[in-house]
Amino acid sequence: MISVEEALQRILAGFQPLPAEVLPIGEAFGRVLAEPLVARATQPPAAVSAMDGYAVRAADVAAVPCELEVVGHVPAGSSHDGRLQPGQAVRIFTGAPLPEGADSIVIQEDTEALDGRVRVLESVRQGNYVRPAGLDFRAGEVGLEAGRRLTARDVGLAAAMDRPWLSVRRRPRVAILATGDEVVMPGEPRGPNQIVSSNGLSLSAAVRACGGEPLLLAIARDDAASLQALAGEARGADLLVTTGGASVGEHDLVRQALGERGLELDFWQIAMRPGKPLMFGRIQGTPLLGLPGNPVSTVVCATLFLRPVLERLQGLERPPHRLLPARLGVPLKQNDRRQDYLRSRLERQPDGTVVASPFPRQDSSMLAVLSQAEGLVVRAPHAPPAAAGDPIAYLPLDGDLLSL
Ligand SMILES: Nc1nc2c(c(=O)[nH]1)N[C@H]1C(S)=C(S)[C@@H](COP(=O)(O)OP(=O)(O)OC[C@H]3O[C@@H](n4cnc5c(N)ncnc54)[C@H](O)[C@@H]3O)O[C@H]1N2
Ligand code: MOO
Repeated sequence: MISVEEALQRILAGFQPLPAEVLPIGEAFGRVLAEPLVARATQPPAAVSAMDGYAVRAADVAAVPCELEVVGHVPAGSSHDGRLQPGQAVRIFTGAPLPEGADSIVIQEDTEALDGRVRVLESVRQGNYVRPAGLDFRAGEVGLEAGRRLTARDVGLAAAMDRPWLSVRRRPRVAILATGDEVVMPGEPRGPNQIVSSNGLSLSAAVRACGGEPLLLAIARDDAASLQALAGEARGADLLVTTGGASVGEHDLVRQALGERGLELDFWQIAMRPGKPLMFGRIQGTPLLGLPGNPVSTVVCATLFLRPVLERLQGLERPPHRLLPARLGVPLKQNDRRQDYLRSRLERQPDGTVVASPFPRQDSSMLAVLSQAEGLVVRAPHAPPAAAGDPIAYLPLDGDLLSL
């Protein structure tokens, strides 16, 4: 059995960022930029007012109250012709360009409108409520770097930069193949010894959450012909993910059946719990990630291995496993030779410390516990017994795109 770290390295070595495609900005949310995005506009394009009020020369309102002649009216989208002279003001609104000669804004709450004149009640510092040209960004500047997944905020910035088309990475296409005579799709009639298949659907959701496009194939029966036929439908995908049939039982067919169709195995089995029978290889040119059938094992392996693959395919460069520090909420026994990923509750103390408490039962069939878990406490192989309060590292499960 190889370590989690080695498995991840060997898996990631098989992937490069996908080619870019050009999308209208309205469709680019959640995509990863393939090129740095340069602004084609300066924002604001000229000095503008940040408030509704009067454009003035600060020197004219140094002593208040005072009266100024109102010589113009400028809503956003228009401008004032001519230069402001001493003793003059221009009625102005938020976003309108500052008239030539003016240097400050008096907000309307600090004035009284008179007929053709305005009484100013408060003096202002030069530049008061003026947004200088280029305050936000200037044409030619890089506003967003390549390799960034576009948030809603980024989409707004790209739009303001006047970039209607964006070059982004193609979405990774991931074929998903669940296996087993005992599983049927939700809603289908169930025989007496059958259960509902959850893995295909949790994996599809995980692929989507990571920015990929899932192709959920039909469930393969536990026979070689069924597996081989359905695996053939993954042609053209960037990755085939199987779930189930990965272990040592004679009904655990994936290696054997796909071996007959040219599966070249890179590795099988890692020192990890849950997820021991994980496999990685390539079948007829398509990378294959074989996940164990236990529902929790499948999801934990998706977090640890599928997600970094999808990130690499999209050109996202970030550390694959972001571990955070915490204190244990309960004691733990000595670990065996597999690295543990314990489904845990997290609690933040008033001093900011996070206390992570692994659930008492960690069976890899328990989806309800997985769903309640907020983090996975990571325990190294052969970790010694640990007491409540001991420092520990955990992998957060929420607060990110892939909220498992
Ligand atoms: N003698 C041994 N037995 C097992 C070992 C071992 O090392 N020696 N490993 C165990 C571990 S660890 C795991 S994990 C499982 C993985 O086995 P498989 O990948 O072969 O998965 P299956 O046997 O097909 O199924 C396991 C379990 O999961 C349920 N399952 C399968 N597919 C789905 C699905 N789509 N949705 C929901 N549930 C699913 C299935 O009914 C089984 O209960 O092997 C251990 N055994
Ligand atoms: O590795 Mo298995 O995933 O412990 O249940």
